[in-house]
Amino acid sequence: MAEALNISNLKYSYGENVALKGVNLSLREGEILSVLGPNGSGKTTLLKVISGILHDYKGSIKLYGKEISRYSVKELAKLVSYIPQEFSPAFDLKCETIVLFGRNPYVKAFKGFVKEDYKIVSESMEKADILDFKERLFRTLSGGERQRVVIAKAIAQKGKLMLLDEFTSHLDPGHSQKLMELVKNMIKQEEITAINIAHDINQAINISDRLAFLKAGRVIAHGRVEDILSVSLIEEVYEARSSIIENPITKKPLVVFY
Ligand SMILES: Nc1ncnc2c1ncn2[C@@H]1O[C@H](COP(=O)(O)OP(=O)(O)OP(=O)(O)O)[C@@H](O)[C@H]1O
Repeated sequence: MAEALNISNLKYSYGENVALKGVNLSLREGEILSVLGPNGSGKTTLLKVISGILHDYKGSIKLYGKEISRYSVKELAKLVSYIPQEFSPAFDLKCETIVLFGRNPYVKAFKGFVKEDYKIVSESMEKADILDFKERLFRTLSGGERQRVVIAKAIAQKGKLMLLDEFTSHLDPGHSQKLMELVKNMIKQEEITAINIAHDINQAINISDRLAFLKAGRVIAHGRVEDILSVSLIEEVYEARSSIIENPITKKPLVVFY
């Protein structure tokens, strides 16, 4: 698989506050990378810089071989979809309208949405299992249902890189796991590359090809789950004691904090 993303010596500051201090990361097409790290380590900043929400970074972010600052806003919007913890539109909108937002980068001047856009919206809502919500007002849905609408919007956008920012953090364990499974299957089926910000290390282990640990704006470990995970790394990242055992069901590593 070709390289989707290559980040080299990435630095980003909010005024005096240096949030990213020289981040290096790479990701192949079709892979899921989970980024973990303590509060304030720079995870959300990293996603916002990659998605083009934050500009004026230093260093290099190559997406499919081209520096992201050289993509137009529209080109980047077609390639990258960003899924936040919580999406709260300013107006009272129907779910279908929100999913239709995913088609914005494809609208041609003076033409508006065309039949094809509505067809893609229906297909995307079907994939996210929310066709029944088409006419419902977004604000009337539960947290988990809302996140499904946001996922459908990302599917409709047909981006190649999906950025997930703790997108299940407001959900109970059952809904969180179901949504994670849905997204993981969708990523693999549609050959999307994904970066997932996570606090739940065991959930990250279950869905990811690779992990990256950020601390104070630097990547302190990055690689395949089985190659990098260790008790000493967990202690360095979280300053917490843990034991790593084999998950009896999945046979993957299971981190137990104590
Ligand atoms: N808009 C902002 N203005 C100034 N400083 C900011 C801003 N947003 C974030 N920061 C700072 O940048 C650093 C990294 O924040 P960021 O939100 O990227 O961390 P995070 O790892 O995503 O944290 P969390 O796990 O708590 O969500 C923190 O020190 C934070 O205070």
